Amino acid sequence: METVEKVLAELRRKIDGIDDQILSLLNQRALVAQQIGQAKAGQGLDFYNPGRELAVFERLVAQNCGPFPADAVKRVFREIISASLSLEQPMKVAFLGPSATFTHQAAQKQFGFSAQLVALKSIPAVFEEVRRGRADFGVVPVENTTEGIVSHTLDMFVESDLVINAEILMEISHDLLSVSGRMEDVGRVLSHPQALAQCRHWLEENLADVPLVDAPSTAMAARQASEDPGIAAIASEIAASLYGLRIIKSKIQDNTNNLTRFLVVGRTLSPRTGQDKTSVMFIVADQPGILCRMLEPFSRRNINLTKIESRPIKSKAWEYVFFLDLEGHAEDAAVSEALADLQSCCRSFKILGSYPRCR
Ligand SMILES: O=C(O)C(=O)C[C@]1(C(=O)O)C=C[C@@H](O)C=C1
Repeated sequence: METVEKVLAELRRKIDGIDDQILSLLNQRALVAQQIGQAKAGQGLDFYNPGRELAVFERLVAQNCGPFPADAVKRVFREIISASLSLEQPMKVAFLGPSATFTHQAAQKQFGFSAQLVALKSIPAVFEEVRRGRADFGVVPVENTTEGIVSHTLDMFVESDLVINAEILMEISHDLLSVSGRMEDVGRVLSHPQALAQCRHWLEENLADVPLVDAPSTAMAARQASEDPGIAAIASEIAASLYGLRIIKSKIQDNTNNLTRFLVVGRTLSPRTGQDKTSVMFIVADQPGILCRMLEPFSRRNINLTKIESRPIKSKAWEYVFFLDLEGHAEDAAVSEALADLQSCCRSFKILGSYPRCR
C-alpha cells in the first residue's frame, strides 16, 4: 500500500503543474491587457472600464461549475483585473478615510490590491483630489439601508463637475476583534457609537457584563484593541488585517440586511454597458403640478426610477434640488427622450453620470 507521503507528493506534483499553467496563462492575459491599454491610449479612451469588469465577473461566475466557490472566482479575478489595469495605467484612488473604514473596504473591493488607495479626511477632500487630477477616481458613501442618505455626498454634486462612474454595494458586516481572538479575554468593547448600536442585541446576549466604550471610528477602536489585549473592537475585516487582530466572532450586527451604497466619482462619463443606471440632479420651477410633470416622462416610457431625494438649496430658503436615479443609460433612446422632457420643465438640470448597475 502507498504511504500517505507518496500520495501527497504525487498530488502536489499535479498542483505544481497546474500552477505553472495558471501562471503562464496569467502572463498571456497580462500581455493582452497591455495591448488593450495601448489601443485605448491611442484613442484617448479611459483605461478603467467598470462595465467590462462586471461583465467579466458575471460571465465567469455563470459558467463556473465548481468546486471552486463562486465568491472566490470573483475575488481572484478582481485581483487579476486589478493587476492587469495597473499594467495599462497605475490607478490612484482617493477614498473617505481613515484607513480600515468601510469606505476603504469598498474601494478595495472595487479596485483590488494593485491600485494605490489614498485615505482623505473628508468627502470634499476626495472630490477635490479627483478634480485636480491628483487621483484618478474617488470613493465616497452615498446611502445606507439603516441610516439613509449621506447628504454631504449629494451636496458635493451641486458644486462639483465630477461624474459618477460606478456604484459599489457592500454588506456592512461588523466583526468582534482582539489580539488573542478569545471571548474570555474581553474586558471592554470599543467602537463607533453607530456600530455599537447596530450590534446591541448580540452584545446583550453574549457580553452583557462588559462595558461598552465609544470610539471616534471603528478603525480607531481596532487600533486601540491592537495595543491592549483586554480590549475588543467592533470593526471591519480590513481593520483586522491592518491592525493584526483576530476575529472573535464575525457578522455580529443585529440586522443582517445592513447595506451601504458607495459611488466611484471621476472626471469623464462612462460608456453604455446595456445594464446601466443614470443619476440626474435638477431644480424645477415652483408651479402647481410640477412634481407630477417631472415624473410623468419616465412612467410614460416605462422607465424604472430607483431613487428620488431632495436637498435644500443653501442659498434659497424652501427651495430644493432633486436627485433622481433611474434604470438605463443616458444614451438609451427612451432615457434620452425622457430626460429631455424632464429638462424642459427644469430651471437647472445636470446628468451626474450613467454607470453599470450593481446587483
Ligand atoms: O477590457 C478592457 O477594457 C481592459 O482594459 C481589460 C480589463 C481586464 O483586465 O479584463 C482591465 C481593466 C478594465 O477596467 C477592464 C478590463
